[in-house]
Amino acid sequence: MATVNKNLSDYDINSIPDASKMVFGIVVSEWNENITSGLLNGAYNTLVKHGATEANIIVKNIPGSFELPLAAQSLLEKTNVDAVICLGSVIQGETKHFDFVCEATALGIKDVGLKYNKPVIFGVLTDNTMQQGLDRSGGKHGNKGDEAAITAIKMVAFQQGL
Ligand SMILES: Nc1c(NC[C@H](O)[C@H](O)[C@H](O)CO)[nH]c(=O)[nH]c1=O
Ligand SMILES: CC(=O)[C@@H](O)COP(=O)(O)O
Repeated sequence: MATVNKNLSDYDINSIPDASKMVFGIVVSEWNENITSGLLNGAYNTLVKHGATEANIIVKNIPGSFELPLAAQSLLEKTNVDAVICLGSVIQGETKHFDFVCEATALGIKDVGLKYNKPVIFGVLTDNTMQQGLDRSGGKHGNKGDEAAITAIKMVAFQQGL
């Protein structure tokens, strides 16, 4: 379903597991910081809303979305996080660079999650315009950061329940 038909911040608040004993990493791209800062606010505040403590949320700023998979892998190697939320904003420019950055970032995030058997969440916006990114990072279509945080909580609870 397209984002225009489903607000990214809409969810059943009563269906979300308690996150008070979960440990999260958040890696945030510095590209398009006006958008990624909104994603971070959404993700951080949603984790806290569902019980996560500030001591259990590790936030690291990363140069670009292409570096997010390595940043997530580094947190999984060096810390005790239960999940990593990857936040970025990739906006189409004049060339095919957008395609390469988006594909590498998406596949890299997927691969790290499978390699470490931990939830590594794809909270990366891949937009045609800056306005589309603004609309999806706390604007009229909600916040992809909220969605990423909810996904992280649900996946940690899923694994801990096995
Ligand atoms: N154009 C965008 C980039 N480009 C930078 C790459 O992510 C990477 O940092 C660089 O190629 C060096 O490895 N990154 C974004 O996150 N968003 C963009 O719109
Ligand atoms: C996603 C990108 O790397 C892109 O913003 C770079 O812009 P351009 O394709 O005009 O070089």
